[in-house]
Amino acid sequence: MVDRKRILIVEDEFIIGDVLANILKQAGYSVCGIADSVNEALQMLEEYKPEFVLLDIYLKGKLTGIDLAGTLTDMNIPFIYISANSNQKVLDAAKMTNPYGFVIKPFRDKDVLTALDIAVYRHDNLLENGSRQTAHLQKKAAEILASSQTWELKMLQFGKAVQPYIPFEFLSFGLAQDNHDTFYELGFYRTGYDEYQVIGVNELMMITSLKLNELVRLKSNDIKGQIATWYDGNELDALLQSPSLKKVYTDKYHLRSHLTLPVMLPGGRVAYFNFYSRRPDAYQPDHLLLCNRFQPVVENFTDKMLNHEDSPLSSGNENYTKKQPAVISSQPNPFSGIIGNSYLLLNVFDNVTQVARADASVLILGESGTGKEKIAERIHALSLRKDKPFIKINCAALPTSLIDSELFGHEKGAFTGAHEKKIGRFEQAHSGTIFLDEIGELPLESQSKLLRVLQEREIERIGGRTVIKTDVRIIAATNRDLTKEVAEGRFRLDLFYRINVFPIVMPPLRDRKEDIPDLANHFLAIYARKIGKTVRGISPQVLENMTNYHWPGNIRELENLIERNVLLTKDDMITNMALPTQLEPHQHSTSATPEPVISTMSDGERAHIMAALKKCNGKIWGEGGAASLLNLPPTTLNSKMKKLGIRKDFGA
Ligand SMILES: Nc1ncnc2c1ncn2[C@@H]1O[C@H](COP(=O)(O)OP(=O)(O)OP(=O)(O)O)[C@@H](O)[C@H]1O
Repeated sequence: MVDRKRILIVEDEFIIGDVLANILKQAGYSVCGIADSVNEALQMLEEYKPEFVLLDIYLKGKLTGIDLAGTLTDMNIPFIYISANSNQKVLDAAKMTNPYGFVIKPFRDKDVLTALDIAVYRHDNLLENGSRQTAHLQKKAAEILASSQTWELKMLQFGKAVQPYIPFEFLSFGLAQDNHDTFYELGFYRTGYDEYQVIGVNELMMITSLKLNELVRLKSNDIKGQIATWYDGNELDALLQSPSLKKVYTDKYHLRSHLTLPVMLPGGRVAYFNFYSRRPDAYQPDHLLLCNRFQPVVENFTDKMLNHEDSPLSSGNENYTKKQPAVISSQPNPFSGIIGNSYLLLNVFDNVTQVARADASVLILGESGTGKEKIAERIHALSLRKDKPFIKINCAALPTSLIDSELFGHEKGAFTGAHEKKIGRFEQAHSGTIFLDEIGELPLESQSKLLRVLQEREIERIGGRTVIKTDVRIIAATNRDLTKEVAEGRFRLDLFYRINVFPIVMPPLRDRKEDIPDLANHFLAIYARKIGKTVRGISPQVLENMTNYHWPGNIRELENLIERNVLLTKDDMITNMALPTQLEPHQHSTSATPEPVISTMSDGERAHIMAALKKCNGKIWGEGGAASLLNLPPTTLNSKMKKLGIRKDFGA
């Protein structure tokens, strides 16, 4: 049963406010007030400290619910909009404020209570909410300060402790450049999951071919803000019109967004933690909120570090020189075997690290073959449940009639053919993790049952009379756009909210092309060993073609292609590789003489399957389905489609 909250209603129509209050009270919530304007709401927030707010958009007075939303976010009070407004612009503006839900007027009691139930659940389960995050960082900072590492390693450890909350590919720490005697700046450039290049002054001079006095001059051009600020791609471009040290970093490391966190120190000195990312939209208002929360911890840490015995910043004029080796990495890497160090993949690793031990439900989104299952396994392996079962079920590979019995089990004689009692996957996964792959394919009826398991944490075997308690962590994955599925009535909204507690998006391979050569060589080594051939490598031209290809089937497609080519090659080097035809492999190729494209066996197979799917309107199972047309068992067709990167809606 959910903890009943103290709720403030902000609504200018008296009758609606009253109706809402009654609905809430009858459901056991406590209503601490009904405000009809933003000003009155602000007073009531102060007075009653509500735990939740139901918020209308248009209110008495000039200010709207959208204006109030920012204050609620600052106060860490979750809110749901209740509005009749259908103006798209207004709805978009409301959406930008990150509400916990949206109920459209006129509403039924059930709508309000379900939205609230989901919102309360989400808020309570929100990972590492404010105080936990700060407490966590504080604990880390104390551990780092008490450790016997060098000064710069401590700075790096602190940056790494902040990384899950404020991501970066480059972090620089330094004192504001207010005179020309000293230059204190230390950079950390992320090169792998837990690998950083330390950039001290000497490295900086080497990398930039600039002299110290030039760096000093550039740094004095950097904006010296007094409060934490973030810049997205466009803002950063505008900020860096003229030469500065920040511009040197962004040009050198291809950084596209930036967040600066100034730290006020005793004696009026100002230090900066400058975070940079390659994503143009890496920083959001939430990060500023975090900066505010973290401020005392960061100030305390920085102050202690400045007075640290080997601090280069406390000892007068000495410019900072790095003492550590150039690359710092702490082994072992929990993501070994997952190849790639593009910033998009590193971002996924950060998310996994953050969520793994939190026990929250995780939804992994991404196209087919992007590594969703691999990531699910890693979340389990890094969780406190790691020694308990990890049970995987592919919701798409089961005929509808068998899904419930597979998930929840059945008693002997429960239905024709149920000769034996069957323990379902949920029961098997007890105290461990269940991975519901392709959850978007789950029929609506099974979705309701799944929802019940998530809410009540208990299951019933088909034909069974007893309720069985389960303690299972859910990781779900889908290549569908679930919000679209919800909009089109194929996926339950309440289930979507339950599983969408912590979404992780797997980037498609075409968005992380820099990982392609490493992946190709990784699979080459695996298949050469498996097949027993000596294949030394892949020619640069082939690698370039691969990098320019679109990879609709993502890593699975790349893996299959390498396997086939290892099998086919007669040389010890792969110098020629036919890429599938239909997707303009040389679209962006810089190659002067494009390689002739040879259609492969799987091209024919793919075309054949796609034609069958088209004929059957995408239906795979049962009468009139593509499987029977092709004379294949549906499960075989399904796995062939996966292998060839064909989606259920038969696009590729
Ligand atoms: N980063 C990676 N490094 C090495 N191998 C990978 C990586 N990502 C995925 N793979 C391999 O690619 C194949 C496809 O990955 P996986 O099955 O995890 O994808 P998926 O997104 O779950 O696909 P689907 O949606 O079709 O189920 C697997 O063989 C997996 O081991």
